Amino acid sequence: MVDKALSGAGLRGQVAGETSLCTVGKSGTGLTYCGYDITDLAENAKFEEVSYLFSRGHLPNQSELNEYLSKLKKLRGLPQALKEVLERIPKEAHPMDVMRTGASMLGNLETEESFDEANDHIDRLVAVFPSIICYWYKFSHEGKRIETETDDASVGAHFLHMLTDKKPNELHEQVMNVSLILYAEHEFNASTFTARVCASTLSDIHSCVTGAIGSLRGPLHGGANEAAMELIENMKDPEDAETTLMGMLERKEKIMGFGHAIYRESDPRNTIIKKWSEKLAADVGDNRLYPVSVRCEEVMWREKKLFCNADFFHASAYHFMGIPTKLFTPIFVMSRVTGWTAHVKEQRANNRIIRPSAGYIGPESRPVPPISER
Ligand SMILES: CC(=O)SCCNC(=O)CCNC(=O)[C@H](O)C(C)(C)COP(=O)(O)OP(=O)(O)OC[C@H]1O[C@@H](n2cnc3c(N)ncnc32)[C@H](O)[C@@H]1OP(=O)(O)O
Ligand SMILES: O=C([O-])CC(=O)C(=O)O
Repeated sequence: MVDKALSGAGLRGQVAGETSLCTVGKSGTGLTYCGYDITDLAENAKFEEVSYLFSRGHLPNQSELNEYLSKLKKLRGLPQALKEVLERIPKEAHPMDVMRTGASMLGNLETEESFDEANDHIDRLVAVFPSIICYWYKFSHEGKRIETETDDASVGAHFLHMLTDKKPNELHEQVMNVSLILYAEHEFNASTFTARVCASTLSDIHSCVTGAIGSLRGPLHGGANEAAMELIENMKDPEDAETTLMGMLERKEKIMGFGHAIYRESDPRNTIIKKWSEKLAADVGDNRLYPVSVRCEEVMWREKKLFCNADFFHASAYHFMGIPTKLFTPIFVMSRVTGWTAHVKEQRANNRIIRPSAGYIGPESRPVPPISER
């Protein structure tokens, strides 16, 4: 029998390395990036400033930011070979698979030859992910080959512009900015840990990001925002939400968008995105999804002391902006690529290959029986 305290299901509570990028659930400050509180950043920064912080190690001054923004703008174009690959991916494909293939194909076309080039590849990935998903989406769903080299000022506006064929309004651009900041980094979560394990073999940055996308795709991690949308969209009103959730809890089903591996009482990102979801609800005149979501939050706390994580109110917020549900998790990638790649660099800077041990629970040693006797 393996010692439970040592093996720790899901490695919960075990320190698996060090980071100077982020604290999660530290008392007093729910979530910080390089010492800056998430609430402060969401109110006072642009996503690109956060992205710069993670790649360069400090918040940019105005001229550094201007230079960075114009660099990102120039990196939005897709190589012809990548467009051809994206055009061959069917409409029915999972958009996270499109992101994974996009990152991997880019690794073939623009390979990281030396770790000194890391920041150039990181900037490219930050700039190009919205182009990858929108190019595929518009081609596969509407038969259009879109221009991805827009002159929008931000990553969020670039994405919404390509998706909706028009420049986003100020509210939508603001919500995208906040959302991208909230999702940017979260310490040793599953996808980031995947990226770090890959980085620890001294692999290239596209492999680290491609692996991380695969880990983020699952419904227990990034995929929860889509699952939350699928849940609330079928709820007619708050009473229906109450009945549905009570039934699900009775049947011991998981409610996506609730609970967390580290936070115990609340996820600081929820308060922020919930406020924006409320604003968007007022903006579109919604009187169903937002009240339904609020009732879900009340029921889960009352019944199980489970709280909304970052994903739950993101579902209604994205929906109110007209974003198709299947594109929710790819937005997470557009943001989290900044955290993943910062961790890759941090791992490389002080590396030892990540290789834990397993407690063996299989059969005792035994001879291989002849095939005729099996
Ligand atoms: C941005 C993000 O990635 S945030 C996470 C997004 N994922 C989700 O929203 C998926 C739904 N939530 C979950 O599956 C879990 O809460 C996780 C994966 C986030 C964390 O998992 P764990 O650390 O194992 O959860 P934890 O140890 O706190 O679970 C305690 C108990 O609450 C239950 N529980 C936890 N979350 C939920 C939920 N969303 N719905 C119902 N029950 C839940 C667990 O089944 C467990 O019950 P048990 O002791 O009877 O087995
Ligand atoms: O930290 C985690 O386990 C999951 C999470 O909230 C994130 O990655 O944003």
